[in-house]
Amino acid sequence: MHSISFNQVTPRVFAEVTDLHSEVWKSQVTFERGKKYLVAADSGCGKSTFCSYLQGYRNDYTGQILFDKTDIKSYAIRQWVEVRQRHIAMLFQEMRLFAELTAYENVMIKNRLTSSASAVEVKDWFSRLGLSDKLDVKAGQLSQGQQQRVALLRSLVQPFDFLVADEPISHLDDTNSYEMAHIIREIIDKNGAGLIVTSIGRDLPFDYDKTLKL
Ligand SMILES: Nc1ncnc2c1ncn2[C@@H]1O[C@H](COP(=O)(O)OP(=O)(O)OP(=O)(O)O)[C@@H](O)[C@H]1O
Repeated sequence: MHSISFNQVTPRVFAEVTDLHSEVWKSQVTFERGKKYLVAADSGCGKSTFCSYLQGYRNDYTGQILFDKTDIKSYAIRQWVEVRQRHIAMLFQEMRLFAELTAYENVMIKNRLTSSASAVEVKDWFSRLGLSDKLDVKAGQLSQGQQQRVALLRSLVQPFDFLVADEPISHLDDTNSYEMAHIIREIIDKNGAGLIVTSIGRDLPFDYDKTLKL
C-alpha cells in the first residue's frame, strides 16, 4: 500500500456541523508511504474515529477513503485482516494489552503471526525502553506508561506500510518519548513505511513532513 487518501470524508457525527475547521474532514488529503505526518487535534475532534476508519472498525462516514485506488468500503473481512496484519500497524490510545499475559507474551503473541522480529531484537527494545525487569510481569500490573511502551513494541512486530500511533506518548516522560521515537524511526526507515501520529498536545518528537489539523 503506497497511499491513504481521504476524499471529503465526513463522520456522521459531524455531518450537521457547519463550522468544522479541519484539514482532514471534509477535505482532500493523501498520506504517502515513506512520509511522516502529525495529525493534531483538540479532544473530541475525531482522533479515535480517524483511527477506527483506518482499521475497518467503523464506517459511519460519507465521502471516500482510498487505500491506493481502492475504496475501503468495498473491503470484506478477509481484506481487513490482511490490512491489519501486513499493511497498517496501529498503536491504540487505550493500549488494549492482554492483562493476564506478561509484557513479553503480549508482544510475542502478535509476533508469532508473522515472525517479523527475533526474540533478541524484542528483548533489546524492552531494554532500550527501560523495561528489562518487566518482561515477566503481567500487563495488568504495569503502570500506564509501561503499558504504553509495551503496546508500542506490540504494534511494531508485524510488517507494515503505515504505522498509525494514537497519542503514543500521553503517559511517557521525555526520555522514554525520545527513545520511543528512535525505535520507531529505525523501523519505519528500514521498511520505508509511513507514519501517522495523532496528538492533542505533546507530540512524539519527530521531523514531520506535514502537520494537519483534524
Ligand atoms: N463508536 C462511535 N460511534 C459513533 N460516534 C462516535 C463513536 N465514538 C466516538 N464518537 C463520536 O465522535 C466524536 C469524536 O469522538 P472521538 O472519540 O473520535 O474523538 P477524539 O478526538 O479521539 O477524542 P479524545 O481526544 O477526547 O479521546 C464525538 O462526538 C463522539 O461522540
